[in-house]
Amino acid sequence: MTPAARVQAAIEILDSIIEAARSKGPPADRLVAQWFKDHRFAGSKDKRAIRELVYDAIRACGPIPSSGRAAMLGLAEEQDDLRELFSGEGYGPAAIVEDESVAAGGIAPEWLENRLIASGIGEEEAQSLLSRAPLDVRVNRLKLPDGTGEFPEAGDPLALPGALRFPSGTKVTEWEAYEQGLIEVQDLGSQIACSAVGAAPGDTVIDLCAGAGGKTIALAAALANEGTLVAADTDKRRLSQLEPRAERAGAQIAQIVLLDPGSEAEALAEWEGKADHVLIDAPCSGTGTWRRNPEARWRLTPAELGRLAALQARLLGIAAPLVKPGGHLTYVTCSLLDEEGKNQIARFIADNPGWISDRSELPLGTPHGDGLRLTPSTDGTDGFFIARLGKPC
Ligand SMILES: C[S@@+](CC[C@H](N)C(=O)[O-])C[C@H]1O[C@@H](n2cnc3c(N)ncnc32)[C@H](O)[C@@H]1O
Repeated sequence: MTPAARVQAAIEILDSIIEAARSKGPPADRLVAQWFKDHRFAGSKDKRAIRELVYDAIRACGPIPSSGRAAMLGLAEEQDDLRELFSGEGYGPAAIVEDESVAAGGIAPEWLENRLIASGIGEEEAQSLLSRAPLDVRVNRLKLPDGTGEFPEAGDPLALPGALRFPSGTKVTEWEAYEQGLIEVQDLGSQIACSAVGAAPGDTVIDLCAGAGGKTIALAAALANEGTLVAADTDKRRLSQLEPRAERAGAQIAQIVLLDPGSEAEALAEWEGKADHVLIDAPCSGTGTWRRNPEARWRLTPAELGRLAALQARLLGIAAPLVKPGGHLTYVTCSLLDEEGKNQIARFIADNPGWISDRSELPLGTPHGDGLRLTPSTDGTDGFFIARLGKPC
């Protein structure tokens, strides 16, 4: 494909991404993959270039653009050589006409930018949310107890023992070490969230929002497969991915519990007052993961944010009775919005006398309210809010 034809392809894909963002359709990565499937003539270099154009254009537009072409013209404002490809020749995009619609730049839609500012996220931190994420790996101590191993590439050691960083795009999932469960792909921020729980062998731990088990299997490693580990979630499809993943990682102790939305407490009644640790890896807006899903900025609405905040508060209410006196509740969101982090925990502490903030010693993060915040610019991780709360004895 010619460079101009690649631009036109990216514009078509962006059109479908914009439409999907408006109608709650499939995520961008699935739409990109679908386009490649439907256009087999695109070679591997074409695919790489088209994917890059698509994601660069998404990052360049704060609010949702009116069209893929407007998004690409927005990107072209930053890249002169891209403008020159709008020549109308061959399979390339039509020539630019006067007063054509060009998508606005910025970090996010205005309402969302304002919420970030209100949450104390400065310009540099906000910009870093749109940078490219590296690829982090956790060495699985269930299989490599000293946290080290020989891998096809060395990787850079990170602040947490057993955490390694590779350039984005490194195909670690094709390595034998991955097949054998010696390593897991997990952002350093997510690894730090698991470490914040402070689980030790023999403990009873409930992972209340286990999903596909990214944190569950890290917790199994922290427990050295000794103790009780409950992996609960309301999403059957996600939980179904946990079992094979746990098996590959040798995480033998995870007990999977499918919850019914609205009657979660009943399904977990046998653990009431018994857990040393409960982890709530709460469903959230994902503002801290825009490095990976930049089009998520276009999908979030104030109403959806309100729904998530209400669910998070409800999950705190479900989790608290499960914790034994003197035990801990760790609340995590991959969001930097205070309504999903700092404010939730301030309200919980105000409503539950005796509970205190009891932070673990962590290698990264900045205190924020009763918790800790991780950001791409300060910590080199996805954005997270992490709070660890101690229940009165
Ligand atoms: C951030 S994701 C969890 C990711 C997972 N812990 C991991 O590390 O891979 C949030 C999860 O909360 C689950 N969830 C939503 N509502 C829930 C509820 N009422 N009770 C338990 N889990 C819920 C979602 O299905 C989703 O899997």
